[in-house]
Amino acid sequence: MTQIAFIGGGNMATSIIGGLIREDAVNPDLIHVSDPGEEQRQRLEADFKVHTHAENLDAIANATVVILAVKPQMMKEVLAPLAATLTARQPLLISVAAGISLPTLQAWSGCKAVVRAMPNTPALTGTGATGLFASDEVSLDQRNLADTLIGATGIAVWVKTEAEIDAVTALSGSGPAYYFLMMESMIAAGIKLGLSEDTARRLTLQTALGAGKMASASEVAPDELRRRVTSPGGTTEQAIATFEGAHLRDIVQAAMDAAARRAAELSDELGN
Ligand SMILES: NC(=O)C1=CN([C@@H]2O[C@H](COP(=O)(O)OP(=O)(O)OC[C@H]3O[C@@H](n4cnc5c(N)ncnc54)[C@H](O)[C@@H]3O)[C@@H](O)[C@H]2O)C=CC1
Ligand SMILES: O=C(O)[C@@H]1CCC=N1
Repeated sequence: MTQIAFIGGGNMATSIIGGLIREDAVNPDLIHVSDPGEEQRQRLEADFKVHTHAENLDAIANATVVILAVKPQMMKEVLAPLAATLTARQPLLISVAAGISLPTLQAWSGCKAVVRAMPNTPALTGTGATGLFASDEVSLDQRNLADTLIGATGIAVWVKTEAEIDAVTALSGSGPAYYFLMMESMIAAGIKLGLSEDTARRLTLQTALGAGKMASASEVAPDELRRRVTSPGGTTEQAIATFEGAHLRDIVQAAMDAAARRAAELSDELGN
């Protein structure tokens, strides 16, 4: 059976582990997570019944898949003491870090088979969206394994070039935060319009869920779904005109350009 190690047990690792276990994709007994944070380790053990370790080397000892889930800025120093073991054992390495390229990951780890994955935190609920790109050395079996594992946390999409991972980062990697910001804004506006905080929050969250579910389940494109809410001479029309007048589409483009630029900058800063 495939043993999986997570190096770093923070937000993203927790979301993936939660998704894998929720979907019964992996037996928690086969998951080993290392993190220096004792509280983090206790939480992961309590929530998911996985094995945890303070030492990264202990987590990777028998792993055939190693998932790197530390901050990009930590990656080099995290991999240095693991490189001898990784070079000898050659597990499938999956990095979820923004902005660290495949050649850099290969050089720092000694692993040849490396997959870059750009997931997002809704993986926790099985509704994640992940972009994947593999090094040439990744075998078909390893590719299928990565696809099955990540696919269990939501959708997994293989992109054609590594550069596309930066675009995926700007879109779905960071994307949940854009929707959360919209939710925050709608709750605040609802309160200003006279609703209680509880009512504004519940209606906002259910509306987000409903719109997301409806758009996902429907063959109809989002622009048409929007038009169906927008009665001529009605209320939505006024709100949409306000968004368009403030150039919301340009703002979204600029925001995603900035995120993608930052992913590329991280690559430069961190020695790719
Ligand atoms: N949070 C998100 O929505 C997403 C994050 N990512 C990527 O996931 C990676 C992790 O991000 P988060 O989970 O958000 O950060 P986080 O800060 O929540 O988690 C990082 C974890 O690494 C642990 N850590 C620190 N030093 C360590 C070491 N020497 N060895 C092992 N573990 C160590 C920390 O204690 C922490 O629990 C980043 O590279 C980020 O680019 C990718 C997609 C989405
Ligand atoms: O903000 C970040 O850098 C990470 C990558 C995508 C989402 N969170």
